[in-house]
Amino acid sequence: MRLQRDVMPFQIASVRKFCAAHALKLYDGSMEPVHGHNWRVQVRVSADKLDAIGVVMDFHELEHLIDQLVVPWHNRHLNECPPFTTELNPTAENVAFHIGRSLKLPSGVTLLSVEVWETDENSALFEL
Ligand SMILES: Nc1nc2c(c(=O)[nH]1)N=C([C@H](O)[C@H](O)COP(=O)(O)OP(=O)(O)OP(=O)(O)O)CN2
Ligand SMILES: [Zn+2]
Repeated sequence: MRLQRDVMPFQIASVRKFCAAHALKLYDGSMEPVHGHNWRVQVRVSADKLDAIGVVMDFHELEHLIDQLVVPWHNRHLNECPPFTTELNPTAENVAFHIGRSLKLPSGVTLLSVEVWETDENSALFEL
């Protein structure tokens, strides 16, 4: 008997990396010193069923969709790149949020989460 699940049975994830500087606006309105990170982004998506060839979506298509967002940030200063110029503070949380809200996934594929590492030790998770 199939268990009642509120999660889709199939998930895939892709990881993309980019290098970028940022500087957070702090609680007192000051800016932290500009510094760089080797950022790591993991996007996890799901589907209720596999497509005609047995995939949720092609890994390379998911990689391409992520790259459309992060490649323009590569070797740049995030504070000079939309949406971090005015709308969002360039925190790891907001990097994950912006990627999550911007991805245009194929029909039948649902975003589960975006996790962003700014260092090997620290990551932020945007999860739906
Ligand atoms: N929840 C979050 N906390 C912090 C973020 C963030 O995006 N989300 N970002 C920062 C700083 O931008 C920075 O990355 C951390 O600076 P620091 O504490 O100096 O750590 P670094 O790895 O850059 O340098 P160290 O070698 O560890 O000193 C802070 N918090
Ligand atoms: Zn930082």
